Amino acid sequence: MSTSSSCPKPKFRRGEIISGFEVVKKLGSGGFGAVYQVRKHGVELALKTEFVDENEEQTLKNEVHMLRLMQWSDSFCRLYTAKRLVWNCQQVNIIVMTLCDRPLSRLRRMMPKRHFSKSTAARLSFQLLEAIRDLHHTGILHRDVKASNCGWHASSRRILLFDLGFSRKYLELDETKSQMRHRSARQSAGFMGTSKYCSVFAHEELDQGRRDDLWAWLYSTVEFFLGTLPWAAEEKTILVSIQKKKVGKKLFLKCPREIVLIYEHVRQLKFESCPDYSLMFALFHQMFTRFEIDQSDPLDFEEGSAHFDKYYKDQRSESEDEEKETEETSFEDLSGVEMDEVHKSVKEEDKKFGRIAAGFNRALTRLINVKNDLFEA
Ligand SMILES: Nc1ncnc2c1ncn2[C@@H]1O[C@H](COP(=O)(O)OP(=O)(O)OP(=O)(O)O)[C@@H](O)[C@H]1O
Repeated sequence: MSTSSSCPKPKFRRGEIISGFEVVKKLGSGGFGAVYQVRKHGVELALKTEFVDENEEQTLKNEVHMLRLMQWSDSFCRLYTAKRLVWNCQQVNIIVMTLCDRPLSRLRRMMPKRHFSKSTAARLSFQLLEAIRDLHHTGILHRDVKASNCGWHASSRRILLFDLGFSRKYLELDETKSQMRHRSARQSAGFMGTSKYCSVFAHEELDQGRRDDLWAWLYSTVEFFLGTLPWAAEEKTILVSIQKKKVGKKLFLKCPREIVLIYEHVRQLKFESCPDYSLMFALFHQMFTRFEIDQSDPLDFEEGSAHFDKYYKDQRSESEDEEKETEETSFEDLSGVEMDEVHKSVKEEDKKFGRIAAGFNRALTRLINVKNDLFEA
């Protein structure tokens, strides 16, 4: 098990040209990779990179594979290129994707009580749920849902869910029936996720299913509405887990009542259960009507909102050090992720994960001219 910021990452200089992309600035770094803002032909994009070490995990291999499968959905970054190249005599993987404006976690912390208005919280939570539904419909679990893994994409007015490095397919092909089935639970899956947001099942290192992404979404939603979680200052993971078990429904009572009903649905889901997304979206629509939320109204951080001039307009980006909340992220032993699978035929994988998604994916791939070397040396 390794923790955030534990491995060295390529350090690109401002103005340096990486595979035709000019480095503008560093946006941040995570457990395994660093993310830079880059430019090509006047278009600003995000470039994520990691060193290639055959003995270590290469999460970008997994990320690019999953991101390719998600090209049909509006809730994920467009993938422009994915390559392995030599930089300063070392091999690095890079992926270039849509540039988001700011992570949601930072936008939330810029509000005075660190929570969004009801209208913004409801709409952002809804969009994040859409992203999770799309991922699940493609047969993938995220396993680290949280606001710092979401970026705001201003021109489309959408949340984009990123950081798919630790996502995993939960479906497998049942050869005898020629249809997909849920993978059976592994005995011990290791810890995966972020202690502050993960489900109590993830704390117990049980294998994760769709319900676990929804638990992380629920805890993130509480933060959108209320600005904090009761265990925010708790450093010991075991005590976080105990608090989560103890608080139960009480945690959601200060949120809109529809969130309480969604909690009631999520809490009865089993490892293999298929969540009732329609029910959850219907409850959101009920909430939008009750609060008279108009989708075209500006969100708190958009020009025209009551908060924009006061809290967002002149705020420069926080520095990389300040932007990281005290969220310890730990990862399981990645041997379970089967990185070698990435090298197998993408077409074969697409077939497994549904003709519709694959059709969109292929059409989009042609449109955006993805250079698909998938890190093959
Ligand atoms: N497409 C993107 N556009 C803009 N910023 C991005 C994009 N992808 C990632 N970032 C930012 O880059 C930083 C590093 O992201 P990354 O996904 O590598 O790590 P992380 O989520 O911070 O950490 P970890 O991987 O350990 O969970 C984060 O601040 C994230 O908001």
